[in-house]
Amino acid sequence: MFVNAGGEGSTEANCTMSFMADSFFQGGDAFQTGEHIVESALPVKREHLVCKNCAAEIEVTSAQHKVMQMKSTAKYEKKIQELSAQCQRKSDECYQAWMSLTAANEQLEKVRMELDNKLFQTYSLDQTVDKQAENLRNISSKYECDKKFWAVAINNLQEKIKVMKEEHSQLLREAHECADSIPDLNKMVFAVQSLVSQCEDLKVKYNEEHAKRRKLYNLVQEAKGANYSGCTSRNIRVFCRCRPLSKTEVASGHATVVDFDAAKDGELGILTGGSTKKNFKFDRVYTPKDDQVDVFADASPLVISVLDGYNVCIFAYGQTGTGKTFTMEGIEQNRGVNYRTLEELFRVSKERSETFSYDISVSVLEVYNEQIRDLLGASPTSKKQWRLAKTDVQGDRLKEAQNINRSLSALGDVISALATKSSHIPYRNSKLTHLLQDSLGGDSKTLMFVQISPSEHDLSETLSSLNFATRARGVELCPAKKQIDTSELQKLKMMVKELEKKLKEQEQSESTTYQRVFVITLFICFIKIYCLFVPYIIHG
Ligand SMILES: Nc1ncnc2c1ncn2[C@@H]1O[C@H](COP(=O)(O)OP(=O)(O)OP(=O)(O)O)[C@@H](O)[C@H]1O
Repeated sequence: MFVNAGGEGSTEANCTMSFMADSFFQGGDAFQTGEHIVESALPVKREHLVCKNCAAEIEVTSAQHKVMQMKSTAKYEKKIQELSAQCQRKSDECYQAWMSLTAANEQLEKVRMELDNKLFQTYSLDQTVDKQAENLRNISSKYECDKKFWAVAINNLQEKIKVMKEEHSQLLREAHECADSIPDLNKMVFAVQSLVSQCEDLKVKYNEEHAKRRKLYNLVQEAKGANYSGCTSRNIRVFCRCRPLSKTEVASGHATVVDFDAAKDGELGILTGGSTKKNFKFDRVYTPKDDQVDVFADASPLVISVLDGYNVCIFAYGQTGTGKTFTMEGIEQNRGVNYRTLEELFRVSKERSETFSYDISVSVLEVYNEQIRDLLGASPTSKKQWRLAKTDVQGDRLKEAQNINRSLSALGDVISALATKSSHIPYRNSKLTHLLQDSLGGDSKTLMFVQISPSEHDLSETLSSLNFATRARGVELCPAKKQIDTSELQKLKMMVKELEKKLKEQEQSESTTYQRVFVITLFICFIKIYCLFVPYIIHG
């Protein structure tokens, strides 16, 4: 259906056309005119518009159409401008809102941080408050305790004051009574004075008696030492000590060849095969059950001899592994002769300190490869060098063995010469015998420990050691002599003279004490001799 837009004589009353520019659109767009909604029928060549409601075709002129288009364009441009302005405003508002939001956020963050700080402070304060509350509780409980304690103390003091007051009044009463009995008191004073003088007399007598006893005791001790070896014609004492079978030897089933039946009498039997037994006699024979205390009990009189001024030498001799070190040094829990000797020396010298003054010095020497080494005097560096030197020669065992043999051979020669009372004793043939000259020679006391193994596997070495020891035991020397320092003796004589002079000068003096000073320089030398059996020592 065609409608003449805006024209007269429209065919449909309800599709009246009025040109309302607002309602028209160019090609393709829908627009409304009165009751008609028209669509352009583009491509429109004949300028027709279509109503959308009734689909009526409305014909417009191109001028009208242009005007309509321009109006429409202007209207939309205006609207676009308005919308753009509106959009700009909204953007500005948005920006403003965003800015204030950011500021608000910053503010919020600050507030949060402050809040955190406050919370932390509150927490710290809570803790401090808790601690202080705890302290306060402690203080108050301590205070309560103290309060109770002091209350009790005050009560006690009050009780004491009460008792003391009673005692005071009692004493006052007694004082009055005493004042009444002064004559009796005087008598008592005289009696007491006479008792005191009696007591003084007794004290003097007691001191004299005590001094006598001490002197006698010293004489007994001295006699003990002298009996031990000094007054006999034989100076080398020999103690034989046998070690126990080691665990390895027991495990390997080694039999023991030593018979200790007569050990108490100083006798020892060695089973040399079958029923044959060779007997040896020594000054002491120790079984493997005898301990360090037993051994030292027998050796200790020698220590007293040292303090009495004798030269003394104790040495251990035996096959390797037979207990020389064990006897002389011992182990930490069970000390040997060396340590016990020093202990005894200091004990006895302390015991005699009122009578004698001793000056004790100790030397420990080692003889190795014909060189003498002072083990106490050596500096750590030189000790180290010495050890290194010893390990250096480890490859040269032959030299070591030769030197040991030389020492033993020389010792054997010296003992032989002493035994045959030869006019020349070859002490200077080795460092060992040279060193022991004073100890083996004439006026000294010598103790030799011969150490043996009980094992059948060591039989030949055991026999060699025992033969050597028997030979040493047979050596006769002249009686031991005291070594008194003559310069000290002179000093003592001078002191006695001076004292005598003073005594004469002080005629009224009733008693004088003087101290005897007896200085002995003690030389102890413990030497360990390794036994590398040299036939001509034993049999030569
Ligand atoms: N009487 C004893 N009782 C218990 N154990 C002993 C006894 N004698 C020696 N022994 C033990 O036998 C081992 C060897 O002893 P020791 O080292 O004293 O021998 P040694 O003769 O000094 O040896 P070496 O000549 O090789 O130095 C050690 O383990 C020691 O503890």
